[in-house]
Amino acid sequence: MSGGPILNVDKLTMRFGGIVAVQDLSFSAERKKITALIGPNGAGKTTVFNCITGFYKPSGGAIRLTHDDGRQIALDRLNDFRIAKQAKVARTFQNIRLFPGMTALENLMVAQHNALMRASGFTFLGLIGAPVYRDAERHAIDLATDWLKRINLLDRADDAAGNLAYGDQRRLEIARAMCTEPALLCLDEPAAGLNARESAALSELLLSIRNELGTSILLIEHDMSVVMEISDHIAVMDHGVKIAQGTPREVRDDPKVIAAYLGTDEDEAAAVMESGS
Ligand SMILES: Nc1ncnc2c1ncn2[C@@H]1O[C@H](COP(=O)(O)OP(=O)(O)OP(=O)(O)O)[C@@H](O)[C@H]1O
Repeated sequence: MSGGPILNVDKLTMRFGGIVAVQDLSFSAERKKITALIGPNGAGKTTVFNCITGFYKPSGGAIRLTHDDGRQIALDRLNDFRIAKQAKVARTFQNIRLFPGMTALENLMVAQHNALMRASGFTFLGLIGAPVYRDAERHAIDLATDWLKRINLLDRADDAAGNLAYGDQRRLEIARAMCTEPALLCLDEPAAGLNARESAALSELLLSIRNELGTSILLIEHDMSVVMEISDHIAVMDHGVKIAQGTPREVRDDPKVIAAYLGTDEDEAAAVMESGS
């Protein structure tokens, strides 16, 4: 049983031609905690996410995931498919990427495609309705139903995902990621576009994922009210490097963070940070 961080990012560097988007970035995400990666626009946050989740191959550095049983996986050496399947890292994107024409329930079933394909012996056992496949299918439906309940969308199970309210789609997307039963859930700006009530529902959902399921969460977020309310630890980036880290309170009071956020206008920056207090 490993007690250390679930994710270690060590001297991560990512270059795009002459642009250094991320330089020598090191931080870790604690197990069963919520870690936020924040910073002004263009700081390099999404690039870090894309490296962690295998969409980009880092130019340098190492990214290590350590499972509960101590097994370590070098994420920087795997592609996105293997990171999702073997390392059990799930992610959402800045733009909602549900299947809009499929129902809410179907979106959650699709997320379990890998497990169902395995149980079907890659088709044949599924076609003949073998017990092993029927059990897996039952489990998949139960899990999807459980998540619809958790996000208060059970009564919308058969509605097209694209017809749901924006905040509901955001939470459905998180539920879909959770249906893969991830060890690490990576969320790219989950509060983007949400109103205050929807943001509060999102915070509640993420806290319940941490508290009730013990899933480790890494999130990028601009909405300081969400970040300051739910994060256990925050790493702050600016221009591709880490400029600060600590608890929400430590980060909020850090002059380097305030300056980075809103240039040198400290009063205005402090007001933004205070919006999360
Ligand atoms: N595929 C790419 N090719 C070239 N440059 C890129 C690429 N992706 C990102 N960049 C550059 O890397 C830098 C960091 O971008 P990134 O999107 O990671 O920042 P961010 O902190 O996520 O910003 P935001 O909060 O606005 O989403 C920017 O200068 C961006 O233009």
